[in-house]
Amino acid sequence: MNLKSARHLVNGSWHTAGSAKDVTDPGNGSTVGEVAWGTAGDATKAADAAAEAFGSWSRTTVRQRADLLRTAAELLADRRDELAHTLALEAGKRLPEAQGEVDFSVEYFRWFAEEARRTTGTVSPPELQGRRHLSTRKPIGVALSLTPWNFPVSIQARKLAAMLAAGCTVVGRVSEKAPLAATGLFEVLHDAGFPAGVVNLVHGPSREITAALMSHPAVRAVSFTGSTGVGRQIMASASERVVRPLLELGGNAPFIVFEDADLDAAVEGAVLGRLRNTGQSCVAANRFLVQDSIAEEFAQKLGARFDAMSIGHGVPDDGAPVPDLGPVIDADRVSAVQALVDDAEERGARRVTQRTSVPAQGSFLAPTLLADVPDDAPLVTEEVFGPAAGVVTFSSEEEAIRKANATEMGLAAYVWSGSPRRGWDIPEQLEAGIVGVNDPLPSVAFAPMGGAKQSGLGREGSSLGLEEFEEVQYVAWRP
Ligand SMILES: NC(=O)C1=CN([C@@H]2O[C@H](COP(=O)(O)OP(=O)(O)OC[C@H]3O[C@@H](n4cnc5c(N)ncnc54)[C@H](O)[C@@H]3O)[C@@H](O)[C@H]2O)C=CC1
Ligand SMILES: O=C(O)[C@H](O)CS(=O)(=O)O
Repeated sequence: MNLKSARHLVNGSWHTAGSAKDVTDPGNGSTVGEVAWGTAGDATKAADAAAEAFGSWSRTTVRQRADLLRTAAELLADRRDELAHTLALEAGKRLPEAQGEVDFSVEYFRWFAEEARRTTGTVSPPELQGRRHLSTRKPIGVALSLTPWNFPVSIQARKLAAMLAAGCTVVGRVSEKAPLAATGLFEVLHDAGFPAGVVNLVHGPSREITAALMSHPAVRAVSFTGSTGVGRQIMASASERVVRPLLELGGNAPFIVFEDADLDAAVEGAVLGRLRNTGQSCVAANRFLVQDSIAEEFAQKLGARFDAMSIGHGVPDDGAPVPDLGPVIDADRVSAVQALVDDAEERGARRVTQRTSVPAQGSFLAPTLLADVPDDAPLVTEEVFGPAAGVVTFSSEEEAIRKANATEMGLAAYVWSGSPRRGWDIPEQLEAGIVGVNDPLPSVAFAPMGGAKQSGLGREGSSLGLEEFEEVQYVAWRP
């Protein structure tokens, strides 16, 4: 595999472009590789290839598609360590987390290899003699797979596997901040034997490339993962030609801790929930809502865990242990998170963590926890997308629910309680698409992943993820 150069894949051939951009390692600023920097013309060629291949690919049998997806899963698993190493370098991930992301990607191909064969329809009983009423599910057409930098491989995998299982042909575009391993995923699909034109990938300026793809007459669905702001733009663009928009957008997950929770388990869950991927996850615990009777004990325990974490490059030199926390994606992310922390302190929040030292080189932040955060502080009203969080208190269940829902986002939420009743009652009242009850990492390939409110439209994974790329056709038949 060539994991140093993120090239275009168009109609079964790999291409560079007139120019290229460097891909840098957030942990030390070194160059990891380069990404072809294409144009609208490259995007149109990719969509043309997908359109050309759609006729034959959409008529393959579900067994043929399932077999190819299973081959892709096996090939991806074979290349896991090589892909994960590149992913860790370009995205600033801890190596075990990069390996976990590739493993998770394999699960999506395994899952949709099975789901491909469960595309069923209906036969309705006739109300008039001599009539038959049938419905079947067919691939919607050419689908676009547009993804961010924080989980560049698994977010592509959950889209590509479903699209291909449904019988769609695909054009992908990945964030230029971490394009190398994601391109390696497309190389796996190419090498697995997907026919020319079925899977295409184009790199270049996001607005120009996306505009060219969205305006192509063969494009019928767009699956986008990224910020809510860009998601709104994608949705507006999709309305021009009534393209089906599937949007996995921003989050602001409340991490609610009741006084009847196992406090030590909640603290460990909070470490994972906030700091996985250095906090750069849309489903991350974004704010801590803690019952007032245990709030200070929770904050002190969590703050001590944050201060004790080792920080460093996610792929350490030979023999050195992998640090507990890696860098964030770039200096802009460092500034954005630091600004939220500084603003909260100016509003009267109290710093719980003490450590501020980080490695001198690279885009690092010390994990930071603040207490007594005002309800209107952007640290808790906005998506942090980094290793910082605020603690807000509540007295009653009603207040916890009200504060949890007081955001336009509704992707994930977390409830920590020893009460089975709360474990059932509280999620029912939360405006979130995904709820973890005493579980900080709920994501699996077979569950529906997606958000409520302004966190998105549609679901990925599960059987629902396949239906998003299918059209239902009804046939009224007089045999
Ligand atoms: N709901 C979910 O599953 C996820 C949501 N996200 C959200 O994404 C954000 C972080 O990822 P980013 O890559 O910074 O998001 P982003 O929205 O800036 O970029 C996402 C993708 O869109 C491209 N893009 C940026 N501006 C564009 C435009 N005007 N037109 C077309 N394409 C454009 C980027 O190059 C990238 O490939 C966070 O807000 C996070 O919550 C990230 C991962 C998963
Ligand atoms: O973007 C993300 O944060 C990930 O998609 C979350 S998960 O599905 O890997 O948990």
